[in-house]
Amino acid sequence: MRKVDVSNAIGCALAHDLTAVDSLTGRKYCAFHRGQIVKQEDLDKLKDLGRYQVYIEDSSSRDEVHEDDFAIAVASQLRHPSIVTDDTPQEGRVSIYANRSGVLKIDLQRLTQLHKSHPELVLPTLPQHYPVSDGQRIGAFRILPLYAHRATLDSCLQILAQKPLISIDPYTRKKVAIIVTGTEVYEGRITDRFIPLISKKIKTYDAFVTSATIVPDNHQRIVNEISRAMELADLVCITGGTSVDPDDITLSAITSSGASVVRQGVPRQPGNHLSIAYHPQATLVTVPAGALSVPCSTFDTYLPRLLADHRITADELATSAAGGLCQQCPSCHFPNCTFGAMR
Ligand SMILES: Nc1nc2c(c(=O)[nH]1)N[C@H]1C(S)=C(S)[C@@H](COP(=O)(O)OP(=O)(O)OC[C@H]3O[C@@H](n4cnc5c(N)ncnc54)[C@H](O)[C@@H]3O)O[C@H]1N2
Ligand code: MOO
Repeated sequence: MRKVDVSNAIGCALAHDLTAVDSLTGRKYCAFHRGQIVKQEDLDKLKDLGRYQVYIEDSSSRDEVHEDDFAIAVASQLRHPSIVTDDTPQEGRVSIYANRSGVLKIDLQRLTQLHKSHPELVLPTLPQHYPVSDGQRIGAFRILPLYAHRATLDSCLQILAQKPLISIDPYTRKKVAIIVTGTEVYEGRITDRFIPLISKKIKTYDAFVTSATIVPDNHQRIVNEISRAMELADLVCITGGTSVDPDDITLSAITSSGASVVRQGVPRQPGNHLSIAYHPQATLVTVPAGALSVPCSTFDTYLPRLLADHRITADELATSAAGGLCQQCPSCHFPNCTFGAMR
């Protein structure tokens, strides 16, 4: 690659795409393509774009890799059955798309390593554990300079080769049981609102309800119902009595059923009283009553991950407080918000 005055570029191949911005619409477009031979009549257009000098192709530097070739090499190394990438870069950038719906999984340590080792690389993605749909754009790759050293590409490919950097965990746990606890609901004093709410939320992730029952606040009845539900479902959602009132027995019933509670509650709001428990037969989650009065709560944060069979640990929950406060926007944008991004 060599820098020349535009007047000396006539008959030469441009070494890179030249981007222009339409002054009327503000839209970006590619005014000249890499490899395009510069003609006499292009000179004014190039100067209109503020290009008095351009890079032209030059075979002298064999240890340099063009941004397009770099991006193509990285895209092919990124490949995983759950993602697809652009075949052709646009201005040196390839986009990465989901090839299935599920939960985005990024090897954060290696993504950081990549950017620490090579500041000229740019690979932004959607947040870790974000629920994505088939075809959704989840990341993009480019290098900042027009050319990079071949050694940089080799090192980058080596980091990527170890194991998948970006993949999508599918929703494998599709059978959901709902247990509504509360004597006031069981006796019909109030109408249950949880079964329709949870049924609607799980549909988003192609899951379905295998059983939905209402039981009174009786420890043994709740334990029996949990045992029965675990035979029918992968995920058991339990509502009512999730808090700390004297008659809140849901968590002790979960423990009596043989499941291990990861942590009582989560340091996020709304939905502090969400607790996750694992049993060899099924995953259990309590859905606090606060979920009835807000569009989205901690239940919405963890639901996709539980359906994707993620093992959520106490350590992870303990570090989830920063970003865990919902801003209660007048119109809810979850998961496209600070509360939805931290999961
Ligand atoms: N001393 C404290 N009290 C409370 C705390 C706390 O930390 N300390 N946390 C509050 C928060 S936050 C929440 S959320 C609730 C948790 O409530 P529960 O999930 O235990 O729900 P209940 O106490 O059983 O019911 C509360 C309320 O919601 C109505 N409800 C319950 N289930 C249904 C249903 N299926 N359909 C319609 N309505 C339902 C119920 O009748 C009650 O009115 O605890 C706070 N308290
Ligand atoms: O657990 Mo409550 O749902 O924070 O609102």
